[in-house]
Amino acid sequence: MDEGPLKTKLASCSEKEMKRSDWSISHRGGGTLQFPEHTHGSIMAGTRMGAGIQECDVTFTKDKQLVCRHAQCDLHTTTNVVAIPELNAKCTIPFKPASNGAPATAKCCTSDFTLDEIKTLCAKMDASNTAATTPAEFLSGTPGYRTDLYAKTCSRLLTLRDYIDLIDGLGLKFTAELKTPEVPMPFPAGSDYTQAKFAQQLIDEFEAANIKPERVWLQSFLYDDLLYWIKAEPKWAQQAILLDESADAAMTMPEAVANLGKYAKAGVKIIAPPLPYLVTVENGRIVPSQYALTAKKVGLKIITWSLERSGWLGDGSGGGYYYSSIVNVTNNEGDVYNLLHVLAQDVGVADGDDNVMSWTFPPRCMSQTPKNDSSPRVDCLFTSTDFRNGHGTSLVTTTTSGSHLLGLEAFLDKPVPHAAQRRNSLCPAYEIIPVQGKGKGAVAKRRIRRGEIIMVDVPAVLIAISFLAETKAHHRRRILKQAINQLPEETRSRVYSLGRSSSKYEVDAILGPNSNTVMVGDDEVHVGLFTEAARINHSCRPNAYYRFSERRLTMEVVAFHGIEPGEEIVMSYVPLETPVEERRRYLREHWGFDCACSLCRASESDIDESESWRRKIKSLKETILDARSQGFYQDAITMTEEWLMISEWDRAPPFMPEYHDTLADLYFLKGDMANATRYARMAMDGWARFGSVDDEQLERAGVFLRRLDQLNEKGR
Ligand SMILES: C[S@@+](CC[C@H](N)C(=O)[O-])C[C@H]1O[C@@H](n2cnc3c(N)ncnc32)[C@H](O)[C@@H]1O
Repeated sequence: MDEGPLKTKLASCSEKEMKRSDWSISHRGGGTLQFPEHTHGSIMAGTRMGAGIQECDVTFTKDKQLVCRHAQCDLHTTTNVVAIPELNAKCTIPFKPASNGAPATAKCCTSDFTLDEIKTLCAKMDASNTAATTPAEFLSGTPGYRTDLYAKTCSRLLTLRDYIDLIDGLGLKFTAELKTPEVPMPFPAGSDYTQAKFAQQLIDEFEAANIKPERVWLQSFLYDDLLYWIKAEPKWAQQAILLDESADAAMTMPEAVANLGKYAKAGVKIIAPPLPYLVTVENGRIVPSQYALTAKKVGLKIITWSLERSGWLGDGSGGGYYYSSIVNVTNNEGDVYNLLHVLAQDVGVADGDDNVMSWTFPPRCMSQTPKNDSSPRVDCLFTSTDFRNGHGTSLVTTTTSGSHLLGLEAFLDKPVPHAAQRRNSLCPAYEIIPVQGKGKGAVAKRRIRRGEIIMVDVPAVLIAISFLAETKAHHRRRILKQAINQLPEETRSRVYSLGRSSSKYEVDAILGPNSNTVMVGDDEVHVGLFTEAARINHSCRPNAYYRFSERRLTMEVVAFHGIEPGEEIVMSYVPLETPVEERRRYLREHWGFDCACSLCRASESDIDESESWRRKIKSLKETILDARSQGFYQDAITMTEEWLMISEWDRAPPFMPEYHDTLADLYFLKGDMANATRYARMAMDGWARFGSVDDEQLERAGVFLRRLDQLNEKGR
């Protein structure tokens, strides 16, 4: 690259971690310069290179299924189709060898085959050898600046739905080009599969996969497609892109520029011409072209394509088509950055709208083959440093859970501080200080009332238990270390300052004694590291408990009963009814300490008393469930009331809304609508009063109450 300020600036970043950006849009389905396009491998390569938006070029098969291909009729250069005789025979033009100076030819279209047939093909680098005399020879011809290294094994082609699921799982955004059909529409002639149907089908597939329009940029070269979307699907047209190569003959450029105003008036928001339309050279410098200036003037956003498709820039070719308007100043590989700089700074090429949060770094992914299940899964490390106003979080989980989590309110909202956080910032409820014999702990600074939310925390790291169980130890530790190190400075140092176990591996020593189990998505067990909540020590007579809200990804610590200033805030690491021996063993094995709390140290007779209480509660809960399942509702009600009495006796009452919920359910089953409604109302009030962020319970209680009200109404 030529010496200058841009080179100096770029060199200063050369050792920095690759960050993901919506400004980087991968063309033809991923990192396709060196990978067969529109394959799993090319999408993963694009992901590693930091593409925030990835493309699927959409075309259709003979049975009208949507698949990703850069052109409807490129199967002969992008797959091995001509080498499979029975499929070659179905091509629009089957392979014909070179002879007598005439080049080898073939033309194979997706519309020549059913989806099942297309699924048997292997993708290859886009090329052909026109001197070929055999189909096998025809498959070669990859240019020297590309490679066949990643085409040695068979990569299958992607359907649009495969692509959507993969990109969604990676937490990325989508751009889908409706490829101009190379067969007459409707297809087949006389059918109802019109161009408008094809344009609609594309949107329907995104909708069927529950993808929001804000994450998708539709594209087409056909102005009519844009007009169709604007009219029929205005939400999806908001960021639809009109691809414009109408000025490929120099004389048509004035007309192309003149048309920009018309497009904007019709409701097109984004225009995407090829690179040479946007720049020109003035006094030896690259500057925005008339086309770029006009597009901006009429209010169009600009996107462009094929920055890295031209092969070598310093080989005397001047970069070919994509550099044709700046050929005079294109003579070395670094000129790609000069062009990029002008596009970013002067032309003002747009990026994706950031109204949806995305991962800060390219997800780092690995395939796992579970021991007991034959279908492999992909686990990734996802980090968002923006999460919760810069607290940040790293998730190590499946692509499915990653995408599920990214869609949660926790990630979508501009976070409003929780009421408890606001209250605590005015008048802190606790402080983290050394506590005799336990390292550090949380101690009340003021009076805390029963049911008060004392602490609200979010995970620094959240890890799927399946990842922990099935990944080799050294690999697991490396990924987890990276998960911690990608967090923002402050959160990272809070993680490293947590109390540790005696494990010789730093990551194990931190995670072991400080993480909590939480459920995410489809009951996927995860382990979360909540750096503040991890300061709460264990007691067999707790005054607080944890409550996790998946929707907001928050861990709340709630007061079981009133707590006085100076009192330590403690919770039970084991279910309250666990018998003493089991409890001691569990705390030793899992948490690495000898339980010295009063109940573990108490005299034999005290232990006996407490033991019988715990046993009684345990068996009571089991019997309540049994009685319920066998239809003995009145017995279950009596036992539930007894459960309240005994637990209060031992100063550990059940959480009241939960207790009222249970009674409401039992009375309803018994057919006592008056009591069912009374308890359902109490449960509902309870969930609301405790300022529960666990809206799901509040919501469930509300739905139940409404159902009761409706039944009561009908009964009148
Ligand atoms: C979740 S951390 C609690 C915070 C920890 N004390 C600290 O300094 O960060 C759990 C660890 O705290 C210690 N711990 C918690 N409760 C304890 C107790 N009742 N008695 C002794 N150690 C306890 C144990 O070392 C345990 O592995």
